[in-house]
Amino acid sequence: MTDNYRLSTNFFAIIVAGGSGSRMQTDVPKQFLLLNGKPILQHTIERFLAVPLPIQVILVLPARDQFIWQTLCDQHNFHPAIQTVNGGATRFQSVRNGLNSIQEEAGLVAVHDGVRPFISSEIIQNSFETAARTGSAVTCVLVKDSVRVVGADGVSQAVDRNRYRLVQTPQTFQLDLFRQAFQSEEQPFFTDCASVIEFAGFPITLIDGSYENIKITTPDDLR
Ligand SMILES: Nc1ccn([C@@H]2O[C@H](COP(=O)(O)OP(=O)(O)OP(=O)(O)O)[C@@H](O)[C@H]2O)c(=O)n1
Ligand SMILES: C[C@](O)(CO)[C@H](O)COP(=O)(O)O
Repeated sequence: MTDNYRLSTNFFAIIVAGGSGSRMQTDVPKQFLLLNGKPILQHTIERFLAVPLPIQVILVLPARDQFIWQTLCDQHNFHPAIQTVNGGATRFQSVRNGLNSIQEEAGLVAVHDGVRPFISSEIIQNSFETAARTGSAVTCVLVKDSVRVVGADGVSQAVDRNRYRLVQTPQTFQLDLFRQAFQSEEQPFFTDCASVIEFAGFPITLIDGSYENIKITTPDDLR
């Protein structure tokens, strides 16, 4: 496709870091843990700021964590020109808070987990380019292990793993359809933005992610 969309649209990235990290079981929220001497969240933000597109970054953090984040930024001399908004009780609500801070009518919005610090510039650019073309771009990888489904009776059965994908972020969308989808009432099965978009009746385009693009969820992931 041509590069015209690069000149004619607004680019936003909502980086969600509003969770409590209960599965990580650390006193400090996992997004603030140090990785190679820098907070995980700083690595993630730097990846987006390094992309050669004029991306406006919106960081979503719980109100209680704003002070600790500012302190960490001072310690690491990291003062990016980004907007920070308060998180919500769930990921859906955190994304919606980030979305509500966008004033522009049109554009492309990427949503990325603050705890996926190994995202590449190539995937971020591909997600914007694909969403410009099709409306959505949801990053995913093929399943490498064998997969079984377990029934209510505890009996398991092999399934065809080629029919499944493991979903990552970024998940990138045209702003108008993203706004429409986030007017839906929150549902318990909204585990990501793609499920919100799908619930609203919009199609999902999958793009290739990477096995490096892990979500730091449990202590094993840090190692
Ligand atoms: N209310 C919430 C919950 C989650 N997130 C963000 O969504 C991403 C993916 O969520 P997850 O890994 O589950 O993070 P936590 O909710 O912090 O972890 P846990 O589920 O173990 O408590 C994280 O970057 C997290 O900060 C968020 O912004 N607001
Ligand atoms: C958005 C996500 O990272 C895509 O894989 C995932 O759904 C987040 O799930 P979590 O239970 O909030 O970690």
